[in-house]
Amino acid sequence: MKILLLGSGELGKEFVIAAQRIGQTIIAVDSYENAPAMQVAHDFEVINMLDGEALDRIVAKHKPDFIVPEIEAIRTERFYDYEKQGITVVPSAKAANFTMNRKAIRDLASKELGLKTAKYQYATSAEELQKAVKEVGIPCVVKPLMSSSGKGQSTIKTESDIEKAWQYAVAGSRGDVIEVIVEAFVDFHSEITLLTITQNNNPTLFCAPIGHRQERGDYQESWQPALVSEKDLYEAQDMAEKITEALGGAGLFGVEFFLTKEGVYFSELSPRPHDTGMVTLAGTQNFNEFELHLRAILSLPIFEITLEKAGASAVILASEDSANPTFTGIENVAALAKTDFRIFGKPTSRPYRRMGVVLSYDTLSTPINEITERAKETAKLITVNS
Ligand SMILES: Nc1ncnc2c1ncn2[C@@H]1O[C@H](COP(=O)(O)OP(=O)(O)OP(=O)(O)O)[C@@H](O)[C@H]1O
Ligand SMILES: NCC(=O)N[C@@H]1O[C@H](COP(=O)([O-])[O-])[C@@H](O)[C@H]1O
Ligand SMILES: [Mg+2]
Repeated sequence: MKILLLGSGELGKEFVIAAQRIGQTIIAVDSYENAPAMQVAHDFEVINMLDGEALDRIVAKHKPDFIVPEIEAIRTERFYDYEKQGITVVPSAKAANFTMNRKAIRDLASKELGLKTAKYQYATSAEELQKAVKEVGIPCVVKPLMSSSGKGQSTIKTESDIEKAWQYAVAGSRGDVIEVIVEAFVDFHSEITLLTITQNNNPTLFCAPIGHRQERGDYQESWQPALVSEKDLYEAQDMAEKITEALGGAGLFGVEFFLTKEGVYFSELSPRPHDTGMVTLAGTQNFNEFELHLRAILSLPIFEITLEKAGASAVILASEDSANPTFTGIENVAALAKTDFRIFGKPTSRPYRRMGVVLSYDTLSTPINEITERAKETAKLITVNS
């Protein structure tokens, strides 16, 4: 099969490797050359994926069987047409289109499906944001409708933060929409990603929950399995099943939840492998999240997902801008037992850019916080030099 991968970061790279292993053909696309997934694909294209005409051009040129989005900021409105042309958009044109913009997915979850979410409002100017904040209450979180990995996201703690939050959101917005969502701050005790796999002719499957810790809206460590009460897990699975069914198609989704004393809140979802799901690269499961996405897409039945080990991932971040980043300390990480790592091969660095990940694992009876602490300490052994 021919797969057009839209977005070629670290998640795409692992997906391509999984696809190469079972003989698929991949064209990797991104806005810059030598992106991680391009380094392992058959062919590549460099375009602005928000440009519908540029997308049309490469779809017509390559005539793929599948279009697999890897990021959110794509002119996803075009996907409905590609579906009509007989191309399978993964997991579906609707799923990619609804999750490109926080408004569509939040209204679907909250208004249409009745899932429990933080109280929220939208705003298209600093003045509207003032009103929205009054409505939602302080503290609250402001995010551009189009952004990911926490870009443009900030927390309002006092009224004087509102103007700053607006400016920051506008500057961090990825797409061409200048609008924000304001959400009441959810005082959660933990947050999880529930990897949910929908299949064409088989039932929906769930991976063991993944716990994670975020800073600046971006993940720092993730671990699997997360300790979640049976009641919370059931609630999360029920919500994940409802929303993935409403979005349609086959593939792996990363469904994010906040766990609180008052129960489980739906936060958002990615209709594709999730960054926190990189923990599955530690061999925690019989199939990692990229292999699961691929199998679901190709309608290869997934009989069961088994939890084999406990594991954790911790990010390796750059601290400076560089056109030629290099790494030191890798040999110290390599020397450790029950440890692995990935360096993504991003051609340039900037402050806080995720450049790699350290993976730790152990038996299922090992306390998960010990493994997570080990991953976190181990990641500090690697430095990104500019
Ligand atoms: N309403 C909220 N209350 C408390 N914390 C929040 C809220 N919204 C977001 N956060 C925190 O910020 C993190 C990032 O938020 P969110 O997942 O919405 O951003 P994102 O930019 O889509 O990130 P990604 O693309 O990496 O998933 C959350 O995982 C959570 O830790
Ligand atoms: N939370 C979403 C996420 O983690 N996405 C991953 O990060 C890449 C972009 O990285 P970059 O900003 O370093 O180019 C994306 O291509 C994807 O692999
Ligand atoms: Mg998120």
